[in-house]
Amino acid sequence: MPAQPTFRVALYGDAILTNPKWNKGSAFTTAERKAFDLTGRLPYRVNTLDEQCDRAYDQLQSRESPLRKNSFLQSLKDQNYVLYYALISRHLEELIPIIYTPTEAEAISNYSHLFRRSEGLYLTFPHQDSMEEDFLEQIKGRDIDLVVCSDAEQILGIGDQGVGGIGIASAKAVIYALIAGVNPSRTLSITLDVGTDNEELLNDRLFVQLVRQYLPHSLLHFEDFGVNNAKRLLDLYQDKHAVFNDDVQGTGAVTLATLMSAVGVTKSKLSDQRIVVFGAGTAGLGITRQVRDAMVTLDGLSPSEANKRFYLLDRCGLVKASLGRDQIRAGLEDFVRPDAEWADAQANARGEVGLLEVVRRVRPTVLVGCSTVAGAFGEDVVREMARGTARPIILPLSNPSRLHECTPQDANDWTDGRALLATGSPFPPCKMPNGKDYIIAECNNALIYPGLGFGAIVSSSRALTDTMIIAGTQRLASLAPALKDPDDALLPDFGSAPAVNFEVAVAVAEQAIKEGTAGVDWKVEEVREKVRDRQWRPIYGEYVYDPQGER
Ligand SMILES: NC(=O)C1=CN([C@@H]2O[C@H](COP(=O)(O)OP(=O)(O)OC[C@H]3O[C@@H](n4cnc5c(N)ncnc54)[C@H](O)[C@@H]3O)[C@@H](O)[C@H]2O)C=CC1
Ligand SMILES: CC(=O)C(=O)O
Ligand SMILES: [Mg+2]
Repeated sequence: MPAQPTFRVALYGDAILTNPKWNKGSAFTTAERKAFDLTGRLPYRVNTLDEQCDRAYDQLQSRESPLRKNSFLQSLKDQNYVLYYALISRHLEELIPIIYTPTEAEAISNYSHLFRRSEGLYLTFPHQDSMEEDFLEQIKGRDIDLVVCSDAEQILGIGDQGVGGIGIASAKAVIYALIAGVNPSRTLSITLDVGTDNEELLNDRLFVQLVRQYLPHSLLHFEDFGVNNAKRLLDLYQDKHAVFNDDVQGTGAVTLATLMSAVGVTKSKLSDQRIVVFGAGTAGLGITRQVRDAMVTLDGLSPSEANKRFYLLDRCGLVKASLGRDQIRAGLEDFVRPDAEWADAQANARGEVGLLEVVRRVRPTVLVGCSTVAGAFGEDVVREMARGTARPIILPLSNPSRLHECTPQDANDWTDGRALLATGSPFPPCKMPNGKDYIIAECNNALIYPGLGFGAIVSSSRALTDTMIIAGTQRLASLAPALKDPDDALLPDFGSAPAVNFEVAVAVAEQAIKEGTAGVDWKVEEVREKVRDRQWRPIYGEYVYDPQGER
């Protein structure tokens, strides 16, 4: 049982009851009620946090649709942080799909209808002159460890959602607190709506300068930026600040861990795989590069040999040399297939080499979907793949659930139960031909980014390097249930995400210390305890009234 912290708090009366960071509702103790002018403002009986969680859970269950549950939880967050996080922590597997994918996508698309109360920081183009002032106002008097920022250009698979982008920044921040123990009051969520083209470039840079100047030790997490901005910002700042692009690096890491687990089951090597990636955008490129780099660093392939293991498809079909320059976006160059290889390929009606033809000729062992094209892995594609390999590894990763390239049950049926599967959003287990259940791993970056980020934060690392990410990824892969039982899931479930991400954070911090990016001088054997000590937990502290205290 972690010790109860003591806080000196300057707010009292309605001001403390309406402040979600400090409010305890009916759990204020009798002594606190006297000290904070609350005796007449609350029902007499003092509740424990457990009692409050039980009551809130009952109230939640009376909301039938996932979206209504999402709204209820959002209101709870607006009222009482500790209760909100404590409740979700007690029902992680059930409630993560409510506050994150798939339900959060629906909440974001309905942002203006559901809007009740603002949260985080809105940096908007019409107010670009006051950007610095608005930023400083939000961080005044606060220690910030983590900035989660979205420009909302490509939210999950649902496209540009404008101001609703605050929803994904906040949801990602919540997951950091729930799964890794990042203190939510030391986190800032931002939505950037900064105009178009050149203005966008200029304002993005201005924004990053503000973070670097005023929060030099924070981790800056980019979420759901469009493909060009995602890469540009990462390339620009990777050596200058601890920046992290979740869709590129987080997705790359969790997919690499999934593949490490899957090749453990098939008793092959990563570098033996032929990998088809359908949807060569932010996530597709992030995955491809991460897995390619692992083939080089872990399996000893040369980079050019490793590049040849990949076949990328986008809107224009297979990415091959004869496509126009405008169709081969920056970053794909390493993976362009030579035309000669496809000279006698069957083009589809649009004159492109399509997925079925690629699968027929390449006989891939791995098929990854990050295209947002629901149903793109049809029966013909999956059966064709299953003809060419004994254990097809199929990862339909597009979110939310309705955009998946195929359902796990279909993939399972069409491969007679031979497929190794993981999906981007949660899915129920498949029924195998032998009647047993096959648990579908959720290959979502939320299974790893909290630990990666927290590892960088606790070690005060000035960067989140590729080697730190690899260390975290290997730790996650080592915890895969399929390593013990090949019929089990390829990744741990979200119920064990906090324990898993603790391990990831430890691995990342250890690596930061080893490679000299850390700002702490801990011995390696101290890291676990230090990480544990820094974890925030949703428990009530004891409050002492102090007019000079915190607000
Ligand atoms: N499971 C996970 O952890 C993650 C899943 N995703 C999901 O992956 C999907 C893509 O996300 P991003 O990469 O951020 O978006 P993006 O827009 O950068 O990439 C999507 C790509 O798919 C391509 N595409 C669209 N229609 C296509 C078609 N008919 N055939 C082939 N390619 C086509 C687009 O041209 C684009 O390059 C989303 O649904 C997102 O939710 C993204 C990040 C993490
Ligand atoms: C999971 C995630 O980051 C996405 O779907 O964009
Ligand atoms: Mg994302």
